[in-house]
Amino acid sequence: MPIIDPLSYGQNQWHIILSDYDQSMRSRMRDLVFAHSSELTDSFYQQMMALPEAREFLEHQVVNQRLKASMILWLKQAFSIQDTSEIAAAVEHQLEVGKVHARINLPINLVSLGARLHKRRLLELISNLWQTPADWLPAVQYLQDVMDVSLELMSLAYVTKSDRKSRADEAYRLHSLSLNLSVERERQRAALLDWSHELMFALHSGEATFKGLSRSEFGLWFYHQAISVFDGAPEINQIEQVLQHIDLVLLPQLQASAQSGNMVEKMAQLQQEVKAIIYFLTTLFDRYIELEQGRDTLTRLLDRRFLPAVMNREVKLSKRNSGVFSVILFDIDHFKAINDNHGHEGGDMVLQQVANLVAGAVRSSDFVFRYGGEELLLVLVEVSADKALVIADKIRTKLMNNPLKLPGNQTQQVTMSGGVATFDGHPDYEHLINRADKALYRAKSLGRNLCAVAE
Ligand SMILES: Nc1nc2c(ncn2[C@@H]2O[C@H](COP(=O)(O)OP(=O)(O)OP(=O)(O)O)[C@@H](O)[C@H]2O)c(=O)[nH]1
Repeated sequence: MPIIDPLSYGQNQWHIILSDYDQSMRSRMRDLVFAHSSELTDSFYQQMMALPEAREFLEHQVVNQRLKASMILWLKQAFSIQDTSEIAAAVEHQLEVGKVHARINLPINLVSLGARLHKRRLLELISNLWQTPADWLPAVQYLQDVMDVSLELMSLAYVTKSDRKSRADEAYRLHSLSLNLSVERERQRAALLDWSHELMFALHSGEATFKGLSRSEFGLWFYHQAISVFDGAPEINQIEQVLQHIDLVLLPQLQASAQSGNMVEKMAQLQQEVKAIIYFLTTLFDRYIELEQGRDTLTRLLDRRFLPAVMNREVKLSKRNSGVFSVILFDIDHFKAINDNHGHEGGDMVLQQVANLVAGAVRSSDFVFRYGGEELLLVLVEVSADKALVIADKIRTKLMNNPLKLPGNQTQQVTMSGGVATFDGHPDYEHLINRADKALYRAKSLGRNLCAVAE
């Protein structure tokens, strides 16, 4: 972890630059950058888009639209600092850019490459503007210093942010181990057996298509949770191998043998493989002890600090598999009035019951976070926009139809509003949550007790 404070370090560096270079040269450089900032940005964008590694981060429409504007702003700001009073805001902006890069896991080499492309073009422009090397040397040194300090600050913010993020990732992994493992083990064993019974039924009744194991509740849990929770455990690979064998080899064979009416042998093999998964699963769970930590103490929901770990993984999985996932941001309606009428204790009771109801209404592969005081954030893996709205409305209606307990044996109908947003390819997960937040705001302003979808 860096031992320096990025903000004061950055300010010091900028003070040195201002005192080292002559004011009139600095203002000529500012004019030069202002005159060419669009051209510099266009050529940067074009060259970066030629790199597949960079395209992944740049091709989203919103990034495309905003990147150019923010790149122009960044360039102008870096070269327009003429007075010490302008330093603080500029440094904060550079640190902010570094944090965004870290949040979306932008490889640091791409940032350096971007700076190099700008430097190269600016050097050409400098040599055209100043006649002799003696004249343009200070401008070149100034260019070098401005770009280097900006890059340094962005990297400093990046390292600090990534360091926090990897600690949160690790904490999330540890936290996940603290789930009630014996309950989860039984739940997953049951999900696995349910899938195999459904399959047997489908085969016997001559159904033409059936769901593969990786698409079942067990499969979704395995790919979205178990792989990270039990990261590095040998049973994970063993389960995945059997799972893939079932889906890719055994199921097509079973389908073929169903047509010829001779499924006995393949059925027996399937039973054996399901048993093998259960065996690996049991061994896996039994190796981990239950640690009660990492949950929000009031609601027992996931703590918000694990959000970056979960969201970044879902973004990565969706991008890799051209898949999709959705988030729902729920906010209890008129919660302040509940606190006012029934005391904080009453408010807490309501929060706990709402959390239980919501957590019990989603699949084991989904995530439920306590996002704020009376806000819950649901991350629904592999759920598209239309389905997410149906789920959000189902949960909202369930709450509306189940009066909650309050102190003194009272009950009360409680409602909540929801904002639904579906992953649209943007690499920064906060973009998705912001969209859900805006939709929630709309649901509130339309009268509450309803769910709205992000635009
Ligand atoms: N009891 C309790 N109250 C909390 C907790 N966290 C936040 N709150 C309260 O939740 C209330 C939220 O109120 P507002 O943001 O005004 O919203 P609201 O009354 O729910 O109204 P709308 O959201 O507009 O429907 C505040 O009074 C907070 O003090 C908590 O953990 N327990």
